[in-house]
Amino acid sequence: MIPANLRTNLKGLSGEIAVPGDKSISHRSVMFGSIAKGKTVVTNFLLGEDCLSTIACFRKLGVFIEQEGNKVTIMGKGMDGLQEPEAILDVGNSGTTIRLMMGILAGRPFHSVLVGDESIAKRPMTRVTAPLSLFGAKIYGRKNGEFTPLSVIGGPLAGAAYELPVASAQVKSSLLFAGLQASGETVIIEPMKTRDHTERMIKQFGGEVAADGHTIRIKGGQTLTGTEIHVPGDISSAAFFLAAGAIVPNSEIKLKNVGLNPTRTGIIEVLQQMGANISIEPYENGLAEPAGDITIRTSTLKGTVIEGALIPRLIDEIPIIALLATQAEGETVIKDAEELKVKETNRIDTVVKELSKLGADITATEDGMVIKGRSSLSGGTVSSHGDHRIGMMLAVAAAISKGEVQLQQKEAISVSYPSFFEHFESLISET
Ligand SMILES: O=C(O)C1=C[C@@H](OP(=O)(O)O)[C@@H](O)[C@H](O)C1
Ligand SMILES: C=C(OP(=O)(O)O)C(=O)O
Repeated sequence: MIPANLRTNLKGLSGEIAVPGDKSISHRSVMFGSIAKGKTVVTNFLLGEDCLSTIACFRKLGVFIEQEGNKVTIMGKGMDGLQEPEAILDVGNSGTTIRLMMGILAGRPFHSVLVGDESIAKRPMTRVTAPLSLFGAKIYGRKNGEFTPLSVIGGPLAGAAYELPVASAQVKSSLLFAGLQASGETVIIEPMKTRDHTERMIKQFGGEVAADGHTIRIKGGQTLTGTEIHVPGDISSAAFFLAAGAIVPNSEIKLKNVGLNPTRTGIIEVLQQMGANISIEPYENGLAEPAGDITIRTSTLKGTVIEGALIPRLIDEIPIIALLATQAEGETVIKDAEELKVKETNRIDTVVKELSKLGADITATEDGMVIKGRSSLSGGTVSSHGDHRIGMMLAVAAAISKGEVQLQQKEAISVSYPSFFEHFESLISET
């Protein structure tokens, strides 16, 4: 269900939601299930368009994948079981799919071609193609390998040591997939700790990987074995309702089964720093990925500074943090976030442009933004620019706006959260 107009000027949000499965973990479950030997069963898989693109790509590589609702069963035949695709691999809007898949395809003895949508065509790929070339891969693309369409001619790889110039879990993960098939050892050094779902999943599939601070080591020639994966709820999706609960008056929202991997919980720390009324009940289920319930209530917020090592731990939450900052007393400064410029859109520009239309006091900087609060938001016509996270942030902004808000390109939201509007409606108390 996609509403014609967004809900505005809400008087309260209350209730419980189980946000859908984590996007990063869902992608990886299909990838590891496809290169492992035997059956993998994934539950609470995210049926967002990005993860469905990953399933479609691995089916084209000859992997049998059955999907029944949120349950996905993958019949892996090992890395050698992947077959040369007869058609182009289309990753849609998904940067994670294309970058991680390149690490797998780089070591396979066949040719594959990768394309995506208009947004993917603008996103940088040299960050992955350059280190993979050091391992011996042959990858060709537009503008010297920087952009899609990309053509991968896989073959034997040799492990190498590589220091990542940017903090990127996608680049790290791509190199881990290459390292699994390379001869010898691969050593990856990251400038800052990024999400570690790939490392955790290698272990779940019976493989070995060692992390020491910012250095990750993996040996080639490992055989992985199919397993069962239960995907926790996506904290990046929960973030929109955490913000809504904090800024809509008279609200109390409980978010159930949210992933609490410490490499992803920057948003919780920022809410705490801003003075939000938030409580967390972690589960003690011993699963590879920690999870728990989070309750948020309407809060009086104050401005803060977000920078440095915190940035990779909340990179996808910055659009919604910018909205939170418009409702906080004083100034919020977001720095060291240049990476936002190469997401689905340039998220510094799109956040500043769209929130300004609603009356926010927000200015772009070279590496982030400065927001002055509190602003009373008004109505207007805004656009997601085809970026799911911008679309959801604007739907939450509308909830506290006084006038009517029209959102263009709302359909982008189904990239990561197809049931977003249903969940939103279920929280609205009409009194
Ligand atoms: O590895 C992943 O699953 C992701 C890593 C991040 O990208 P970068 O690695 O480009 O920072 C993040 O923005 C993206 O939504 C998902
Ligand atoms: C940046 C994102 O995803 P991807 O890089 O996979 O397109 C995101 O989901 O915010």
